[in-house]
Amino acid sequence: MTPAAIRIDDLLFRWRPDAAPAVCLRGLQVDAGKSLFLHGPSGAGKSTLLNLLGGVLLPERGRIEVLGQVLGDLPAARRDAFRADHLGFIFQQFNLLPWLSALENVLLPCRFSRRRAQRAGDPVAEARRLLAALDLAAPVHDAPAAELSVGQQQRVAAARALIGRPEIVIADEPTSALDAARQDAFIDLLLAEAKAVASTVVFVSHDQRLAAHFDASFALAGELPA
Ligand SMILES: Nc1ncnc2c1ncn2[C@@H]1O[C@H](COP(=O)(O)OP(=O)(O)OP(=O)(O)O)[C@@H](O)[C@H]1O
Repeated sequence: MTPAAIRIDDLLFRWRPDAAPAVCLRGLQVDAGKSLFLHGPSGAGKSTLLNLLGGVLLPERGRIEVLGQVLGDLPAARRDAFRADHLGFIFQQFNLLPWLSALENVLLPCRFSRRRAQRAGDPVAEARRLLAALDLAAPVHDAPAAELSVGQQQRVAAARALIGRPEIVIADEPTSALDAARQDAFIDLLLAEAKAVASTVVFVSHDQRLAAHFDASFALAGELPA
């Protein structure tokens, strides 16, 4: 049986005790090495769920197990270390450090996680390999992130998420700034690289057209009554 990379049971999260649940779901499982497309309208709780998966937020009720670890069982500092070691994130706005080069941005996870650095082997060579695999030519590697196009920034963000072979890659609507053809090409590159290192991918978007690229999809319904 394939082990689950992510297992969620009976999850409830509210931003405030008197607010409607931002996330409420009975169960969700993502098997190791598979890709999940998570969709739902604006405000449905997609980003909130990703923060719960990363252990940035803790649920009011229920259980989130990532790679066999129940996140709520870890103290905050160990949750941060677990996230740095095992999860690669691509953020909506990419969150690159503009004064660093593309290459230096890709290397950042190796500074925060010894495990990611070790798994990268030669981190600089691996960062350059990932950038090239994501269709970024060598001159771009050394350019400051501030000087990159949106499409180039997105590929740098993807390489940064993938370096050191994290078991799980989480992408929060990273394609919305691109046209349809470029969105498709980006997703194919991301999934190919993730598959090559057997990473599980959770990809969030409101654009259901993208679902066809993924092994499975899951809909978040939107705000529920308190
Ligand atoms: N920091 C916060 N404090 C309080 N409420 C929040 C916070 N972040 C999100 N929310 C609320 O939680 C709900 C879910 O928001 P979330 O950002 O998870 O949705 P989303 O599906 O990612 O939306 P989008 O597609 O627009 O990014 C919304 O009602 C939102 O207003």
